[in-house]
Amino acid sequence: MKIAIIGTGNLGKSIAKGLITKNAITTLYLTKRNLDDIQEFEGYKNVVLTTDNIEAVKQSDILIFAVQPAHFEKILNDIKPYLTENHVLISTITGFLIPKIESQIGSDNFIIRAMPNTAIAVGKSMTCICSNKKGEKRIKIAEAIFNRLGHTLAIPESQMQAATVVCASGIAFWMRLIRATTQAAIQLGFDAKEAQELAMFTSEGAANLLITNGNHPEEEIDRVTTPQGCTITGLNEMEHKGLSSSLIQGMVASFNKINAIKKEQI
Ligand SMILES: NC(=O)C1=CN([C@@H]2O[C@H](COP(=O)(O)OP(=O)(O)OC[C@H]3O[C@@H](n4cnc5c(N)ncnc54)[C@H](OP(=O)(O)O)[C@@H]3O)[C@@H](O)[C@H]2O)C=CC1
Ligand SMILES: O=C(O)[C@@H]1CCC=N1
Repeated sequence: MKIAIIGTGNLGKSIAKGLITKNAITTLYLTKRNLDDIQEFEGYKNVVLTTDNIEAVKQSDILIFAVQPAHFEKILNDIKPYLTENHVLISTITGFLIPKIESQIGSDNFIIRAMPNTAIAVGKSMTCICSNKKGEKRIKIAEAIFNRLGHTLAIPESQMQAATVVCASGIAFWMRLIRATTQAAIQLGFDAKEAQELAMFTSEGAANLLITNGNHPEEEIDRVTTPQGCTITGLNEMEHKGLSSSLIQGMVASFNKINAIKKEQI
């Protein structure tokens, strides 16, 4: 696949790492105005670093856009004359709706919105995708790319904001949970490195139990909570202090913020 990433920042670099590691490219164009901080990709076979978005568009079939929302409109206008009927446009840009993209370049292109997360760098992204009418014919291509780099779910565009909070911001939320359990493990006597090892692999095990068995979390919790034991004592104390409630409220606040940003962009 001839892929271009337009805007190789935090997310773009993560996508590039995933694509290169999983050998999912024929050619990969990485664009950015200042190339200094993507020098790590220099020297990879078939990877080209450039400041020239138009050259990247001309040389690629799949265009993945990963710029900040404020930069997207100008880039679309710049590349518009060079778009062909074969290009598949994949936007990862938060709050930039398909109708707005179509208002810039028309509805004759295959337009897909994807919401991956930075775990795409290690092939473990939960990525939600949706498309315009025309893009329905190419959504399988997007699914194939993102399935190679993790797990994919097709959703209506109306759920994209929520997906951003749950999956993209979700990486940061889970990092905080892992950090907090690491801090607790240190207080309980492990050194910092061991504490993080215990926290990381325990959280990986918990997620994998659900992924493999397809159970509800409470079913797995029931298997751990010995009556009058230490687990239920800890869990109940966490709930008295508002663990579930604070997570839910945090994610709703994040969702409210994303909707406010979307309103500014329309
Ligand atoms: N970070 C994340 O985890 C996620 C981010 N997103 C979305 O992805 C998008 C990118 O986010 P993120 O990677 O964090 O942002 P960054 O600011 O890290 O990356 C954006 C990159 O775009 C480059 N850029 C700006 N203007 C141009 C241009 N004209 N041509 C080419 N490149 C350009 C910038 O580099 P330079 O200034 O050198 O050009 C910068 O490195 C956002 O819309 C965000 O909402 C979605 C899901 C997850
Ligand atoms: O924090 C943000 O607004 C962006 C969208 C999801 C991840 N980063």
